Amino acid sequence: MSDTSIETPVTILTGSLGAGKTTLLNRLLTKSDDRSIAVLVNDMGELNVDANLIAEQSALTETDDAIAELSNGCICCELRDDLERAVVQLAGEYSFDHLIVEPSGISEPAPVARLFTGGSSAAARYQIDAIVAVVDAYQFSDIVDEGNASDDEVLKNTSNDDVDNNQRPLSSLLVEQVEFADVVIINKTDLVDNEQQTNVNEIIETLRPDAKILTTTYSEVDPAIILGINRFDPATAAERAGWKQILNTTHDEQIKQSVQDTHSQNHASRDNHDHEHDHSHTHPADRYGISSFSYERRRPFHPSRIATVLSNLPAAVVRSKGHLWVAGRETAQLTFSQAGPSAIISVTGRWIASLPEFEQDAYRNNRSELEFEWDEEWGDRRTGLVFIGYDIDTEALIAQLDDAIVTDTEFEKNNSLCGLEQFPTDPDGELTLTGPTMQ
Ligand SMILES: Nc1nc2c(ncn2[C@@H]2O[C@H](COP(=O)(O)OP(=O)(O)OP(=O)(O)O)[C@@H](O)[C@H]2O)c(=O)[nH]1
Repeated sequence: MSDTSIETPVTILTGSLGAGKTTLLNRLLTKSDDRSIAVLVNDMGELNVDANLIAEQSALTETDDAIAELSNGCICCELRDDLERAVVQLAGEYSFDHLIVEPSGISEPAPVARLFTGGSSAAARYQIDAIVAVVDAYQFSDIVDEGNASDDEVLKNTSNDDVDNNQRPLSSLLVEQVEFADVVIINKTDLVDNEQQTNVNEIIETLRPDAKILTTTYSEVDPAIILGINRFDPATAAERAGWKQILNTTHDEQIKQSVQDTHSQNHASRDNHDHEHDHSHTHPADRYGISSFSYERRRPFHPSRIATVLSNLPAAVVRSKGHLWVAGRETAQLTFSQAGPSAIISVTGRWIASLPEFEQDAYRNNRSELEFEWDEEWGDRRTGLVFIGYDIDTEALIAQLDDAIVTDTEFEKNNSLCGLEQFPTDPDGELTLTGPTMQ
């Protein structure tokens, strides 16, 4: 029986189907002589191939490692309770130094990580050591390859963030796995040439700036480099993606600027307001050929014009994400997320300004930066998007986005509740991305 007063480190191993996770697991099991490892694998298929392979390997090497399986479901959604039960049971029945959880290739890492960080019984016994993402270099380079529209693309519009994983575009899942990882193992490098390899490395460094990045064939890593490294920080987990860091930096700069404005000239005139707070912040051609910039506006987009722009982003844009303020949707905060050829718009929350007054106060008191972000008329409604890619023609893209913003005439013509409810919406009241591909 294990000592429940000590939290056992957990590694969450993510990566797409066939990236090399099982190969890595086998390596960790056979090469970690100094620590006993328990493994929990989750396979969506009927045959739990991973568990079989690992079990075989363990038998061959006569290890004492404990292996548990959860089949026919995804542990980041319908099997979450099962996952919690299984890890608690493992801790009760076996003594081991480290747990590795391998969610199915289509699981999102964040919900799995939350299980170990909340007030759950799993959180009481375990502490996340690191989130490790195994990337298939060939598959990843295919996704970020200019002009390549892969078969997996799904343009989808959801009314909440509970996206059906079975229909999730592969590219966005891969990118989000990287964005959430502490360690990224770029595997199968034997299948790419030098140029592709450099591109994949660069883009991964931009998507997730502070991750430890390793390049491998056949997932050949020293276990000591990825186990027991204590790299996961729950406090910053939601903020570490490259796009979020860029957006936050821009926000901080704007808030600083806003404070200076307030001190130097009291209040800006209403006419100048939009311009004062509109920033297109270009980050210097950061490293190599990768560029990134954020686009912030405090005027809404016209729904069909912005749908057209976002459906036809230049191929140079590898990743873009952020919030959208769209005319006709005064309540919904929309999130746009694009990775390679796939794009999705979903409703991920409400603008605070659309809540009853007393609820607004509660939010505003909790978030000091809102004092500076708050617009007298529109509250927190704003657009904040980040674009990451290779040599993006920033000026041209900003011009296209600006053309999609409602014009003064449109704005005045529809000036009733928030000025904008007259703007057309589709029958479901949702914004639809038009256009078949992201070219
Ligand atoms: N060429 C090449 N093949 C590799 C490499 N790493 C793993 N493979 C092979 O790729 C296939 C898939 O590897 P796995 O380790 O099973 O991948 P996985 O991520 O566990 O796959 P799923 O369980 O389907 O999610 C196997 O046939 C491996 O032998 C590599 O670096 N280069």
